[in-house]
Amino acid sequence: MALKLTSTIAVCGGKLLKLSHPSSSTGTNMDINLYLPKQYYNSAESAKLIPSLLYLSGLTCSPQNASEKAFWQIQADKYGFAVIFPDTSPRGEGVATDPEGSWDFGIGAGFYVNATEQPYSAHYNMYDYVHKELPQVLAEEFGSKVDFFDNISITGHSMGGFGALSGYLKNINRYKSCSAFAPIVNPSTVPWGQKAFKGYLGEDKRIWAEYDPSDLVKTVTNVNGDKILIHVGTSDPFLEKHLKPHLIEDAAKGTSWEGKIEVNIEDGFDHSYYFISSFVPQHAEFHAKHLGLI
Ligand SMILES: N[C@@H](CCC(=O)N[C@@H](CS)C(=O)NCC(=O)O)C(=O)O
Repeated sequence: MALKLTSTIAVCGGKLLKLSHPSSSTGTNMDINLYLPKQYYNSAESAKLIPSLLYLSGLTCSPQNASEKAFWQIQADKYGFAVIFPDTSPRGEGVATDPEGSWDFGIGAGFYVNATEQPYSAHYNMYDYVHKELPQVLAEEFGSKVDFFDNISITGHSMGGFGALSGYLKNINRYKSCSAFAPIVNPSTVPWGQKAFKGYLGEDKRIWAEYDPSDLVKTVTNVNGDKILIHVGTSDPFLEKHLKPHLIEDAAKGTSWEGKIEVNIEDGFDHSYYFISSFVPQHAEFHAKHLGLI
């Protein structure tokens, strides 16, 4: 198999698998954590496929951060979905990173786009990786029991919240639901996003708009009346400069997304996994409904 299993860890009623594989999208080895809930181990081969949730992490993260600190596993067992935790960028020898060594660009900060600019275009194809290659690679090994294509939802944090919103809107018939924790909702207008988009995509703002959720809500139609669920904390140090969640609500005005983007501003919460783990149960319930589990 393309996937190498490096460890299996018992968590709650299921198992967290640490996997690695050579990626054709990034040209590097990519690590993945996959949580298989208790239903995976109890269900027969012929039973209904277990749905999945794709969790995209934020700046500086590897697959470990959310696996260890978001407490998705409890919710995954409660409802019966698998959780996929991919890496946030390519890594390893020959992978270019931020020229100034900053943590908001380059390694650990791939922004889930396909880079067009040198030297990043050689490896930074995280859009193709998470939305195309990853489900295929996982399905080759686990597809007889887990659904990675048709009954899948998407969520993420910060840069990964942007990745979730962008990936959902760009593939509007693909994901059953989308939510985000402290997302960068309008990367084209804030420093983290502008740095990443300029570095990975160049100066052409039309290409930026193809990834920017606050542009996509204007061009992608919400046919089913689906909602997007967002939580952000008032004590998030990145709220005013990089996240600005009202921008996507403003952008949605007069579109099919107006009133469909639920932004919950939570008093006192910060940007950390203390915040994320506090709202994971609400997001899990939201996705479980859309995945047909409740
Ligand atoms: N000081 C933070 C700044 C970056 C940051 O807050 N990253 C968020 C995502 S934007 C994160 O999830 N960090 C890892 C963690 O909290 O485990 C760090 O280096 O981790």
